[in-house]
Amino acid sequence: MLIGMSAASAPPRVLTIAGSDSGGGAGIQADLKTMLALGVHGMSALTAITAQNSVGVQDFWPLPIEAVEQQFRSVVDDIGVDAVKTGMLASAELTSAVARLIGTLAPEVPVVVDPVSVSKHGDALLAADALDALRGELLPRAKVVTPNLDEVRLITGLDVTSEDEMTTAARALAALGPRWVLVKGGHLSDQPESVDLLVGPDGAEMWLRAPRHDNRHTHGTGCTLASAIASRLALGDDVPAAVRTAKDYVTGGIKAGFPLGAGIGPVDHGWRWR
Ligand SMILES: Nc1ncnc2c1ncn2[C@@H]1O[C@H](COP(=O)(O)OP(=O)(O)OP(=O)(O)O)[C@@H](O)[C@H]1O
Ligand SMILES: Cc1ncc(COP(=O)(O)O)c(N)n1
Repeated sequence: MLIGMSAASAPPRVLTIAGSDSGGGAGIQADLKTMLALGVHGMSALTAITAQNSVGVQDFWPLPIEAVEQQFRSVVDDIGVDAVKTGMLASAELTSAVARLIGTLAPEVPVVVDPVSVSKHGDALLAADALDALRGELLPRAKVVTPNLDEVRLITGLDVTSEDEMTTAARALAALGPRWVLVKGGHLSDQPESVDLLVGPDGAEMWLRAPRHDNRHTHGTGCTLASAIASRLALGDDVPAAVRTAKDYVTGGIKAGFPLGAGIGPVDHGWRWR
């Protein structure tokens, strides 16, 4: 027997339900790297496999509903979860199945929904007929939803081209049922800062500003931000604190982003260690 040694206490457990990016910059790979960097135990339920690199998504294959359900049950029933993040859900059927699975969790488990629809290269990652399930089944179960401006347009029909319009869009999204809405302004590229807007259940606004890095190595920014929010919620932050810390983490990762392949390189998930 070893005297004076005790088992280390387990870190909070965070589950990502998302697609695989073979290039390692976005999707499940970005989520698990972020979770490691933020000090939680990352787990995954894979929804789809993409063949993807720095120049685009060459193809993808959604997994059977049963495979997603079984991964979820295997993790939740034995290990347990302190927070969940969803990413690429690929189809209407998978979106509905994931909403049903999330409905089986204790209501206090926070769920961060990144409504991934289109890749940075413009490749569709969500079927057009999945938007109804996203709006009607998944968003009402979200503690935080984190759309970029393309996703805002797909979900609400609103075209956002200015900060004022981000407020209108956040309120339209809040009406669909998520407790908190984080509209990401990363695509407003004519601004000197990268600006996001968080709107809470009472309608209060919190603007998050960070230096915009003139850097095309931004593959996986959204996945990284949403996973960092879920990690910080699992560690006990409230939503505004979790979002602020996550924004700082992704901003550092973009600043340190590096070229890989011929196209858009990844953010650096390990920037704090280098
Ligand atoms: N060039 C940049 N410099 C600094 N911050 C940025 C830059 N581009 C995006 N961001 C920030 O990164 C986060 C993710 O935003 P973005 O709009 O890129 O998400 P996204 O398009 O969903 O990402 P993804 O590439 O995963 O699809 C936001 O906080 C946004 O403000
Ligand atoms: C599996 C998967 N999930 C999410 C994204 C979005 O990331 P990006 O917009 O940077 O391509 C992606 N490309 N692939």
